[in-house]
Amino acid sequence: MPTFAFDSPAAAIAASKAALATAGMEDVPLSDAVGRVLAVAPALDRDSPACDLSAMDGYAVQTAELPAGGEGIAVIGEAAAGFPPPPHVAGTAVRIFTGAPLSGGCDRVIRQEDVRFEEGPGGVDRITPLAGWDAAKEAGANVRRRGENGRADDPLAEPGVVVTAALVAAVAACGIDRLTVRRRVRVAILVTGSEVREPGGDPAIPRLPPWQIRDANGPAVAALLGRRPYLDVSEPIYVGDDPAALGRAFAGLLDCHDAVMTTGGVSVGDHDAVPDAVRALGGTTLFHGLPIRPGKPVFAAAFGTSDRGGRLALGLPGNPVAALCVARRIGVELLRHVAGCAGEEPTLLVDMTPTDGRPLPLWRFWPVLLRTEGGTTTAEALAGRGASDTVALARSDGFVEVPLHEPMAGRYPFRAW
Ligand SMILES: Nc1nc2c(c(=O)[nH]1)N[C@H]1C(S)=C(S)[C@@H](COP(=O)(O)OP(=O)(O)OC[C@H]3O[C@@H](n4cnc5c(N)ncnc54)[C@H](O)[C@@H]3O)O[C@H]1N2
Ligand code: MOO
Repeated sequence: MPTFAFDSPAAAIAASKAALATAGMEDVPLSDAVGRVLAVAPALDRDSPACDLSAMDGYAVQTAELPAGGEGIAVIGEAAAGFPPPPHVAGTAVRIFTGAPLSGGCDRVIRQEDVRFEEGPGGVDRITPLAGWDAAKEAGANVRRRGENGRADDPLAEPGVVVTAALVAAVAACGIDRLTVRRRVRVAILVTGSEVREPGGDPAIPRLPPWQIRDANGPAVAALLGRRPYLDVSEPIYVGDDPAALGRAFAGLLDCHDAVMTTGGVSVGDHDAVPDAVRALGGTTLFHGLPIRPGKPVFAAAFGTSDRGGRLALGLPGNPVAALCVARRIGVELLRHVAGCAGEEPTLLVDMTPTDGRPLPLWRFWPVLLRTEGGTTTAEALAGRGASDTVALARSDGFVEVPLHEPMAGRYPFRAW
């Protein structure tokens, strides 16, 4: 039974974060901010709303002045959205529209469908609340009170959140057109393996010999990371299995990236040169091997320290299912940390259908297909031939994480690709 430096993916992630530096800050226009990590909390520029506003089309009144016996109320003046309100005359109503400011002294709005309206004699219109209209309702009905959403200088979000369209709505409403976010984390992908051909193919090799394969990992990892706007992912680089070429390429990438992800070359074979190459360049091993399947040979190291530019080397295993699962489970979480994110990417708990897998002393990443029927979502466990089966992988939406020794069916966290 091999021993591992950490007994779970979560423990390995938590310990490794401490070695990594957080990206610096930059200001970006609001239009470029979605998906980036907030570095400085934007705040309300004034009370929200800035004055009492009507939430309905109707008539603004003062509760204490309402006639007791259901008599009519004279309508004096009109309040429209975007304009200052007319002065309130005691005992009368003001015609008002949704979003318009309440006249001083008015404290509630009667909806127009709750009154009978009469064009008044002498040009003064009157409204009479309809039977059933609840005159006893507390003051404030149908009014958005000044500051009820928040007060001037209240923060709108905490640093470390990923900017969403919802946050854009709130900051745009404050007249903010730029946000201070974390600089995008620069990630390089280095693909090893002399059997691996880069996409597009070499025109000098018209047909791929059967002992060579096309690269699945570089494009897959780039696609996985590339859809996260807080990351800036470079095109994969190919180095074969030559340790000297690997070392040179790695050193070049490390110079201009916050993280280098390699694929292949991390297990115990004679050509598995990644850990030695990384250590020779000064990387400090964080872990080599974790109790996970697929992905057991995963390797991680740090260059520098958290307060001195600590950069990440993550050696993903060569088998494509392993590479993608480890990139998602461990790579994304470590890169989120470098990007300044406050926590893990949210996961959902889903019910996974039974598999033919036995409980093992390993954490299992099991590719699944989500199905929603009758309002219930189930994760269908995909039967595959293991860590190299890209055909089964192709049908999956993501994977569930089954803790070690647990049965291979049940409710587990799901992570999308
Ligand atoms: N004696 C042992 N052998 C292996 C062990 C072990 O513990 N003892 N672990 C196995 C496990 S688990 C995995 S996963 C693999 C990982 O090994 P490497 O990271 O060193 O990967 P490679 O040997 O380079 O490749 C493994 C496999 O994946 C194919 N591959 C590699 N790169 C790509 C790519 N870019 N696109 C598509 N496929 C790729 C490669 O051809 C191999 O078939 O090691 C086991 N061995
Ligand atoms: O655990 Mo290795 O990751 O597939 O086959």
